[in-house]
Amino acid sequence: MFYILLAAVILLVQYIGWQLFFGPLADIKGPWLAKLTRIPELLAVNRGNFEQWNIELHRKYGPVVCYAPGKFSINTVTAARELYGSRYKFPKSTFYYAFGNPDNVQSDLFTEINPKRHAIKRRKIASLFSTHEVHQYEPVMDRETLKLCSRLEEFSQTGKHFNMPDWMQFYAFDVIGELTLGESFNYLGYGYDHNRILEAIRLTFRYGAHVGVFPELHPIVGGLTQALRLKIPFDIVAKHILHYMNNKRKCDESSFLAKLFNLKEKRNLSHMEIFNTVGSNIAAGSDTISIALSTAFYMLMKNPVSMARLRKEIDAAAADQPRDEPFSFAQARKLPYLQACIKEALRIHPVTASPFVRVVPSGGAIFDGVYFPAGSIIGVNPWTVHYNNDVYGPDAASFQPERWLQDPSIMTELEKGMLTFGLGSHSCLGKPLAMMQMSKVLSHLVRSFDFELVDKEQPWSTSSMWLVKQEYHCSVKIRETQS
Ligand code: HEM
Repeated sequence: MFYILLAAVILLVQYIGWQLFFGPLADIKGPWLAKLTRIPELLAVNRGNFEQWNIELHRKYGPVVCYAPGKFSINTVTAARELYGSRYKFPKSTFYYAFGNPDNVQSDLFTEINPKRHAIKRRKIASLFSTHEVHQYEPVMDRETLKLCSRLEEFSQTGKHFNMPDWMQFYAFDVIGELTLGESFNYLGYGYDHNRILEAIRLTFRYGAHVGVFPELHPIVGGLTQALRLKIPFDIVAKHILHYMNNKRKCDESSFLAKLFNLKEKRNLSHMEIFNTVGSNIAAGSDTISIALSTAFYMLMKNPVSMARLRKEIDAAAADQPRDEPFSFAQARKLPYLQACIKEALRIHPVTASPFVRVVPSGGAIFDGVYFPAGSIIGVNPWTVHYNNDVYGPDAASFQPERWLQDPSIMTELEKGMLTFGLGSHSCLGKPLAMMQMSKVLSHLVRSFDFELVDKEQPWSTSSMWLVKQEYHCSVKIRETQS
């Protein structure tokens, strides 16, 4: 027993010495406990403020920091472009496993970490997400926008306060439900999570964010769950999707699901791939948009000068537009200040909380002058780049849509730092859809309503579990003076 204990102590001392003093990466700065264990990372995830912790680490330790043994965060644009820009050179780390099935062969695009399999999967479905394709969903967005407006009109009449992010979530889920499955979830009608899908997705992200710190545990935890036949949160969503897949004849021809079935033979899409694409649309394409919209509204309420300038632009463009007709995307994308507000909202609150982690392949790699051996896990977190004063200037932490209206050469540099939709071979497929939806609904609501924060002094509260969700209450009034 004594010898076992002694051997354990020697191994421990060796490990500590290697990690803190003698190992090839011991010089990289970071909290000493983070160099030895994943506990600080887990605590930051569990507190729900990983992104703030990550920003703080860079303020304290510089552009390259160690935030867990073998894991490094870099906050520079050059590192981001190198890490994500070179096609599949740096594959995704096993962190992503934790968001999917423990059997990674059945993974979806987001959780697929094998570069070859990912490229094949992405090629099969990418065309469905092109700007041209998603234009067809404008009528769905308009219909749901008008439903949202009628709920806001009720709030205006009753004076009831409401949590804006909740209603943005109801709206975004109804849109994604209708365009993916051909039928809205009708959260706007119910006004609460009537089928518990929102809760199921929240718990799935919560599980992924925590277990993603220890991805090696996912097969065990996931396997145990399956062996014990325990219900996993995503089961609820899966049941819902399967219901639609099994009744495919009834599904609307213009829906994603119908289009996927039409591509089944041509692109050799399996039943599982169709299921996964529908599932990831619902999980990835709703909370994300609602968070981005909630940011835009909050920032505009906090910055009345920006709100007034946006209003002026929208009112001028809407002079001949019927009051109940949202702008087409073709109209909305031509409004420079609207686009600048959207971009700035996406910059100041980049939706996802963690670095997009990738693995250094054999031969190692150099980032910002530091050599990382094979197997190191490197990530760039959009929050740390977007709040980096060297990239976005001394006002990086403030909402300034005007920064996106500068000289084109300055804008090109600013664009390079924008990581909200990721970068490279794993970047967001839903970006065209998200930009269209945000442009249309934001312009219509700003045109139609006056929003006011209930507590102007108190900042919003945020909490992250991979996605950084917000909470704030506001009141709304129908605008009398709109065009
Ligand atoms: C404001 C809205 C959105 C934001 C900020 C966002 C953000 C992201 C980010 C950061 C990634 C890459 C993650 C990584 O590399 O780790 C991603 C991937 C993805 N997103 Fe989005 N997303 C948004 C909306 C959407 C929508 C509307 C859809 C679909 C309807 C969607 C579908 C996907 C898919 C399928 C992937 C995986 C792509 C791949 O790995 O090839 N997203 N998203």
